[in-house]
Amino acid sequence: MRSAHRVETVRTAERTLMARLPEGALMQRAAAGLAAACADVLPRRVYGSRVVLLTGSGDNGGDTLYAGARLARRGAGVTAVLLAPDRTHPDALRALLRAGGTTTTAHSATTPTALARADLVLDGIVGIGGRGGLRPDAAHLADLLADSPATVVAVDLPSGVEPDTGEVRGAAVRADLTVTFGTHKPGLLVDPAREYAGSVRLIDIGLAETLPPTPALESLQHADVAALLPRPTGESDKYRRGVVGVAAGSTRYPGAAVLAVAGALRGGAGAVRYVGAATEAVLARYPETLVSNTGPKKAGRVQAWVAGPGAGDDPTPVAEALASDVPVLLDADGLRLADRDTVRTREAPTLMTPHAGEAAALLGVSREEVEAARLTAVRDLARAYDATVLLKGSTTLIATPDPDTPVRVNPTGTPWLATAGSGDVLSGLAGSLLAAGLPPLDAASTAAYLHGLAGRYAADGAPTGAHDVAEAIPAAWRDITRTVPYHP
Ligand SMILES: NC(=O)C1=CN([C@@H]2O[C@H](COP(=O)(O)OP(=O)(O)OC[C@H]3O[C@@H](n4cnc5c(N)ncnc54)[C@H](OP(=O)(O)O)[C@@H]3O)[C@@H](O)[C@H]2O)[C@@H](O)CC1
Ligand SMILES: Nc1ncnc2c1ncn2[C@@H]1O[C@H](COP(=O)(O)OP(=O)(O)O)[C@@H](O)[C@H]1O
Ligand SMILES: [K+]
Repeated sequence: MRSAHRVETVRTAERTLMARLPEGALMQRAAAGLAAACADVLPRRVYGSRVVLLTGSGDNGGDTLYAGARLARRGAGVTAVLLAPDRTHPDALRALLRAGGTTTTAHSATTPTALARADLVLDGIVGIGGRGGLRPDAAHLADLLADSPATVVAVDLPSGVEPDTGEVRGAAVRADLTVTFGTHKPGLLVDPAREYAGSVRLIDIGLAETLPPTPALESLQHADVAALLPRPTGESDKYRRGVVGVAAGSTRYPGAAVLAVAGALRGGAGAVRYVGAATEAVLARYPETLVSNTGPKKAGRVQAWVAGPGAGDDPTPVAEALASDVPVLLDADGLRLADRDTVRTREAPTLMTPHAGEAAALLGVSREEVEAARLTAVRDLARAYDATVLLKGSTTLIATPDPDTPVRVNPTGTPWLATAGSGDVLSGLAGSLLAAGLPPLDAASTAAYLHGLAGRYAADGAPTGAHDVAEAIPAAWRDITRTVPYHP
């Protein structure tokens, strides 16, 4: 499990840890890890390389200067561009100068050339102390840096991104690598900031000792998903494995039903029951589907419903699914047609899977607002509907209405998934995992993980269709569970 903590939490943990350590020890740990990461990404050896340090007046600048001093001692030519020369971390600056480094300022005539000729630039303008968009001097440096061919390493965070939310409100540094200390910050995992961070390396500075066990965000890894995926035992039969009902598709959109069933068949439920207007299309492709001409109410027992993909304007099937006492996944038209109070007052759980446009419509804001502040949007929606919400898109997030439960971030997504119908596959898959007995948060996050991996396998660097994604789910599943012993 990868986890991220908010700034306030990091500050508290940092204070407690600092009190146990000699002065300056934490910064030295951070700087040592940072310098080692820089040596790794330098295109050639450290000796003789040209390194520029963008240095703000806080401790983020301090880390950067100490790391620069370490690189200078190994023979790099190091220049620090000081944003506030009279307020720069004094000890760290002395260390750099003693190691042979030099300094200049943001508006010096030599700064653009230094950036253009650098092999490596460290962004130490601001870290977790940054608030709001970058100020003009700092934004000027970020602009100059955008034109430099140098490898850019962001220190703790790319300067200009909001650490706690992943919002980017103006100029920000775009890094190839972010070296972060102690724990991930939410912004490093959530778009749009995640895009600015490049790859992320976590340096252990001992902070785990004093951080609280529950993070703000968590990201499942292979082993976590493997432990959650349902697997049949000797006692299993098709009913015990769970039956998932799919109320989807219409005469206009029969394909949505086929794709939702395609996902559902590969999600661990023992049977898929389909109700809707696309019976023929579903049976033609998947003869194993149980079909019924009635609505969800009379369709027979299921352990979870998926309602809405391509379903059209008839509110009845959605209302009937919501009236049941089993978990319901609402997607696409189902999100639009569901009555909010009904969702809020249901006894059984509801899982909603909107993309940014659908989330915006439900929240009464613009799509751009949702995309700029995905974390806020997913939390707001979960609270408003008292439901678990999976917000799809460039970073897929899953939130429950409980503010103390970490929001899950899916790490496997790929933009190749942005293809018509792939959301239908996801809703079938997640519904199937609900029917197999996973709680909504786990069903949603394991489904997103499998779906992202399947998207990667299906695309493999070339465009792919949603049905290919569905067909790649078993390979993704096998890859995840391969390392976990299993003898059915
Ligand atoms: N936590 C840990 O365990 C450890 C933390 N460590 C390190 O400490 C860092 C935090 O240091 P920090 O608290 O000094 O804040 P920091 O990020 O340098 O920012 C403050 C500076 O930014 C400026 N500034 C603010 N907003 C701005 C803007 N929009 N645009 C431009 N400037 C802006 C602000 O200016 P001022 O308001 O003072 O004029 C001030 O100069 C952390 O990220 C990590 O690197 C490690 O050493 C070891 C362990
Ligand atoms: N830029 C992106 N990066 C990663 N995944 C994406 C991106 N854009 C879309 N996706 C994923 O593709 C799927 C599209 O679902 P959706 O928007 O419901 O499409 P449809 O309604 O056509 O099925 C979702 O799983 C979403 O997370
Ligand atoms: K930084």
